[in-house]
Parts: sequence; structure tokens; C-alpha cells
Amino acid sequence: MTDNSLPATKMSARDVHVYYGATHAIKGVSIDVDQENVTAFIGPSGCGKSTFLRTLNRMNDTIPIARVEGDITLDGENIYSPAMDVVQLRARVGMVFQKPNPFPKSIYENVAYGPRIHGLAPVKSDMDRVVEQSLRRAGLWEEVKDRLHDSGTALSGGQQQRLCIARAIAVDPEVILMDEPCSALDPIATAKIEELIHELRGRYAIVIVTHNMQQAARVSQRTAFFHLGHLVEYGVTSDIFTNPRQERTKDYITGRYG
Ligand SMILES: Nc1ncnc2c1ncn2[C@@H]1O[C@H](COP(=O)(O)OP(=O)(O)OP(=O)(O)O)[C@@H](O)[C@H]1O
Repeated sequence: MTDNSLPATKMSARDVHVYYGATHAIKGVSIDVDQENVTAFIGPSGCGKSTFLRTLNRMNDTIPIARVEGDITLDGENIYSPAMDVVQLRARVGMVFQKPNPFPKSIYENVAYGPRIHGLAPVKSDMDRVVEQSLRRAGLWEEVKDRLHDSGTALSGGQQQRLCIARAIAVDPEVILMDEPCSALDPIATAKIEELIHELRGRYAIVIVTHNMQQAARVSQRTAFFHLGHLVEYGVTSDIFTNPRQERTKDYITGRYG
């Protein structure tokens, strides 16, 4: 895929609004998320990046006062349709959170949990293969292969985050949403996650929320700049950082506010 050809759209949002009670947190956002590219959401604190990210796999459903309006599709299918199975949706559109949150179970069980509840690997040998493949894809296998039955919570923060990525990968998702996945990690663990994002690009559509503009520039090919609930500008990452069209984007990336 070259940057000149039109990339395939994996998810589309049209005129999305999100309310928390009377707070209007997302105001008419429309965006296409590509299959082939990593998309970064940037913007100052409270601008709605995480809120919008959560609309993409209906995580806002878990917040009682949250209300979502507008259309969001996955491969053309409306994810807010009553016919959509939300458990299935969250397997197809996986999520990795700010703070690594492994289950208090073994490394093996952390990865096996999702495939087991989705009935993806009924035979033990199949499950062993899924666990190994997921840990390999998450760049963790070599570090944990001899201690698969140790607790996931005993790993370092960076390893825990890669375990959470392996857990998301294990159910064979199509999209992976990452909400500031490196904010609790040191620079070396952060570099490993960024490297991993490069390796996973193409296999999964990836959307990452980040506070760190250098990180957005390093890992993404598309960047969306949010401000006060609006999507101000969306485009090729290098253009957003070197030649933004909107004054508000320019002010943000040059550090005038944030
Ligand atoms: N669970 C919630 N209940 C009520 N209001 C919320 C909730 N979550 C977010 N908000 C509000 O919605 C707006 C957008 O918040 P959101 O966390 O999406 O922004 P953000 O850009 O991700 O911020 P940050 O970078 O600080 O994480 C803010 O005004 C916030 O206070």
C-alpha cells in the first residue's frame, strides 16, 4: 500500500455525539479509520480522545450516564444496531488500557481466557498454539515461555502491557484500540510497545490515543487532532506535524497550549 492509493476503510464514524448527562463531550465527529494504517488521536487533556475511542467498541455502554448518537460502522455494519452482539464486537475490536490490567491469573490463563469464552480453541493443543502465537505476536514469548504458569501480575509493567496486548490478540481481533498504552511505562518498555505497534500494523487496524506527540509521530501514519470535543483536523501524520491546515492544530503541536 502506498500513500497515494486509497486505503481500505475499516471503521467509519459519522456525526457522532457523546453526552455524559448534560456534558456534551463529543460534538459531531466523522472519521474513517484505515485497515492498513495506525491512527493516532491527539489533543489536550479532556478534549474527548478516550471518549471517542470508547465509542468504537461500545465501551461507553458500561458508563450509565453516557449516551452516543450518530453512526459507526465496522466493515459497513452498524455497531450500534440492536442486532450487534456487543461481546462479539469487543472481540473484533479489542482494547488495551492506560494501566496494564492483567487478570490475577497465570500468564497462560490471561491469554487463554478470551479464546475460551469465545469457544475458539476447544482442544488443549489448539489452546497451547493460540497462547504461543499470541505471546509471540506481542513480543513476549521469549521472556515468558518457561514460566507460563506464573502469575501475570508478577511481570514488569512493560511485560504486563504486552501480556494485555497478547490477550487482545488471542481472540483474533480486526481492530485494536489503545488508550495511552505507554503512559505508565518507562522509556525502554515504551520503545518495545512502539516497536510492537509497527510489527502489528497491517495485520490489525490500530488506533492509539496518546498525549505524547513524538509518539504519535513515530507510530502512526494518520493523526486526528481533537479539541473541546471536536475533530479539528485529520490527515497524514507527517502533514499534521509539519504542515497543519488549522490554526488550532498548529498552536497545539507547537506547544502553545496543551
Ligand atoms: N465517565 C465519565 N463521566 C462523566 N464525564 C466524563 C466521563 N469520562 C469523561 N468525561 C468528560 O468528558 C470529557 C472528555 O473526556 P475524555 O476523558 O474523553 O478526554 P481525553 O481527551 O481522553 O482526556 P485525557 O487526555 O485527560 O485522558 C471531559 O470533559 C470529561 O470530564
